[in-house]
Amino acid sequence: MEIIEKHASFGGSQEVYRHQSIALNCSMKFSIYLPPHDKDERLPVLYWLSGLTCNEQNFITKAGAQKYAAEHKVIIVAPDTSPRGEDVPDHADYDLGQGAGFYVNATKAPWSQHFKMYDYIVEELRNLIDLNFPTNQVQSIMGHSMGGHGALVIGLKNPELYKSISAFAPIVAPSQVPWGKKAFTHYLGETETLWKSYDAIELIKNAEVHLPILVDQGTADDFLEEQLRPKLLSDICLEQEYPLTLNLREGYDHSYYFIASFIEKHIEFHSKFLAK
Ligand SMILES: N[C@@H](CCC(=O)N[C@@H](CSC=O)C(=O)NCC(=O)O)C(=O)O
Repeated sequence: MEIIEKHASFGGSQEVYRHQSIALNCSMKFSIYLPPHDKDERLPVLYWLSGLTCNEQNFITKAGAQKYAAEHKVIIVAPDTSPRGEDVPDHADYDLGQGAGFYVNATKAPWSQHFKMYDYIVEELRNLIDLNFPTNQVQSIMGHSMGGHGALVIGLKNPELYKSISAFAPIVAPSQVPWGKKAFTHYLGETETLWKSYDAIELIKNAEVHLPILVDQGTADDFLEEQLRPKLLSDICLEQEYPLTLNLREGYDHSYYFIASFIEKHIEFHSKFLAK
């Protein structure tokens, strides 16, 4: 692992690292914000999963999260959204291939050689962070859009690993919307059970353990009706008595201006559960 950026920020340090990933079979970058802390102090970790076309930079340069992470003494890790490189398959469309890993383990060629973002986030990156940084091995997860889908699915599938889940404008039902159907067809083929295993709506239907979920959704989001469909999430949570707070934010769109407006609330939300 090598450090490629380090910036003082709100008394802590915003850093970016490069490492060789075994799960993804390529070189990867991730960003990590380390809040100010005492020498022997161990801190909880909040994972941020970004959306389509993003890499490890979007969140750290646009969300304005460092101030709140410093105040709440939480480490924030933001990985890239897919494997990358000349040897990694790609596609001309922005919603498939590099920059569009969808946080699944691909089973179909040519994607299956590298596109194992689920294993990368849940196992490899988490272990790498715990080994190399001052964590207390307590973590929560959040994300945006495709990354909101990733945070929901990863949290719901691993309630023993994460304390809480939150998302901005998540794709809540990838099996039912164009972005998800396209990605799942390419990465997973036509196997219905595999699709269901990466679909938050399906996972909530069968959830035995309930984690607190917070979702913020802008009402002026261009992707709202076709790709995101938050009502599917609120309906299933109501039916299953699953704890969800869904805030509809009047006039906000899909951008990082929206995320920056409410990131403080999300960090505050997770901090309560990370401290327990
Ligand atoms: N057609 C657009 C789509 C890309 C886009 O809007 N990406 C969002 C996430 S969408 C769902 O996962 C994003 O976070 N963009 C990066 C940013 O910094 O705003 C396009 O190609 O522009």
